[in-house]
Formats: sequence, C-alpha cells, structure tokens
Amino acid sequence: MTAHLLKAEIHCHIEGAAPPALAAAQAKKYGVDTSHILRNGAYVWSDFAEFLICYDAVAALFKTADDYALLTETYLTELADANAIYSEIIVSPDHGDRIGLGADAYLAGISDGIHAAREKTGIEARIIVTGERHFGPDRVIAAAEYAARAKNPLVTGFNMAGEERMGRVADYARAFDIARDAGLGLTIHAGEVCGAFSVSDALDLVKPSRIGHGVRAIEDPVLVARLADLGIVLEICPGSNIALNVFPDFDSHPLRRLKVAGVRVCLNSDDPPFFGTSLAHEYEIASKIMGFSDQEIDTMTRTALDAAFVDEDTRCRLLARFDAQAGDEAAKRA
Ligand SMILES: Nc1ncnc2[nH]cnc12
Ligand SMILES: [Zn+2]
Repeated sequence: MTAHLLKAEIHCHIEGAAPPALAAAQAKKYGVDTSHILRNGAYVWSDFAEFLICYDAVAALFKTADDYALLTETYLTELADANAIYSEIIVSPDHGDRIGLGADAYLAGISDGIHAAREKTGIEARIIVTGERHFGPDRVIAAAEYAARAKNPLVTGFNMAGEERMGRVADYARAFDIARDAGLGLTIHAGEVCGAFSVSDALDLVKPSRIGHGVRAIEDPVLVARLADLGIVLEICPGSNIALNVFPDFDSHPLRRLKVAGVRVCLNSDDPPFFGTSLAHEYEIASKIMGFSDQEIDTMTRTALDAAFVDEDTRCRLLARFDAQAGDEAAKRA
C-alpha cells in the first residue's frame, strides 16, 4: 500500500491527463465526433504513432482558457487527493495555437488551474513548455522562444516531446540553447521509442539535467555509467512504457537495474488515462509489482523534488514537508 506516501511527479502532459469523461463532455459541448478516438470510455490507439494522433485530437477538444483551467484543476486536485505535493505539467504552446486560442490564453488557463488547485489543496506545480518534435524544428524553436520570453513565473523549464523518430537531436539543439540562455531548466524526451543513441545525443547536444524516460539507455552499459556519473535524473514512467510496448512487461522494465547502477530515477504518470494509470497507480506498481520498499520509493520522490525546476525557497519548503512526513512514516516502520 502506497496511498499514505507523499508523492511528486515531474513528467505529466496536460492534454494527456484529460480523463476520457472530461474529453467526452468537451466533445459534446463543441459538437465534435470522437468515435475514432474515444470508445467505451477509453481512448483508442494501438501504437506510438496512433497514440500521438489520438493525443492531438484530444488536445483539440480543449478550446478556451477556461477549458484548460478546468482540465488543470481537475488533474491537480486528483493528484493532491493521492497525497501528491508537487507536479510539473508539460504544456505545448502549439496546441494553444492550433485551436486558435493562442499560446498566451492557453498558458493563462493552465496557470489559473494551477492557482485554483493550490488554493484548494496546497499542491505546488510548475509549467514546462515543450516543443513537439513531429511539428518540426522551426516549431520547436518557436516554442523555446515563447518560453524564453514568457513572463509567467510558473514557467520554469523547457522540454521536447513528440515523435522521437523524427530527425536527430542535433536538428533541435538550437531550441535548447535558447531555453538555456533564458535560464530555464532543461529536459528532453529521449530513449523511449529510440535506443541508447538518442540519450547519448541528448547528453552531448542538449546537456539537460533530466531526461524524459531515458529507459532505453539500459541497452548501453557505458551510457548507464555516464548517466550515473553526471547525476542525470531519469523521469521514469513505467505504466506508459508498458502500454506503449517499449518493454513487454514490468519484469523486463529496467527501473530497478538503472537504480542499482546508481542512476537517479523518479516515478511519473506521463499521460495517465491514455495508459490506464495514475501517479497513485505508478507508486502501487513500483511497490507491488516491482518490489520497491517504501524507503526506496521515498528516495525516488525525494529525487523528483531535488530535480524539480523550482526556486530554492520552494524546494526547501517542499523538502521540509516531505521529510517531516517521510520521517514520521520511517519512525512508524522502525
Ligand atoms: N510518452 C510520450 N512520448 C513522447 N511524446 C509524448 N507526448 C505525450 N506523451 C508522450
Ligand atoms: Zn512524456
């Protein structure tokens, strides 16, 4: 049982957090036919490419700042109910532009949702702007430029998500230079659909402090040692990896091997309802299926907080809250 553990995640895509019932309500509100993406209360896709198409179609059901505020508040409130104290939300200004809402209103809606959830539950959250790789290098650079000039204090990081098989990291490196120069924290999806080379490219060309997934680094022991030496944090999303068939089952998932090799890892939900999961469920998987002790899970949560893209005052507050409760739990176990 992990319900009692405090939790944190640093890798969840906002549109990927839309519960199917909310997506269905949005579709009804706007008169959109969703029979190709939504069936029997579940999203319909069968592989990574189809997942991305389904994701973009679900994103298009959220059309106003209020829609995004509702989505964000709904997701964060559910997280807080599961004892989460911190979340980083991955958002794509392109999705705001594509529905004609515009990136500013899109970000404003998400920020309103964060404030409302914090008011109600105390959960802390930050926004990571992402470029979508399958929209091409120019759009990813535009996303970085947008993040770099955003005056929104909740925007603290930059990421690249989307179709990892499109181009090489070098094609997108300039976007990360822009984000780095603006003082944003850097993370990048790599080593999820593509192999270890993708993680090496990310380390060489982006120099991030974290990597989204990175699990296929396990194919190269020298790279695993490099990740450990550099202290790079892997944002691990076990349920997503199994749903997307990156690994056939949890027994073959490399989370434990990476951790044993000294790589810093934490638990995340990625796109929870798309993958039949939630952050609470990821913690249960780590405990019940992967056999991690409460103490090992607490270490992963602490890693998420250590690696969070927040100012140091906020990090200290989060760590104090976490350590106080984790200490109480450890005392109970002793
Ligand atoms: N798991 C994932 N990989 C790459 N891009 C994504 N966008 C949303 N979820 C993603
Ligand atoms: Zn992701």
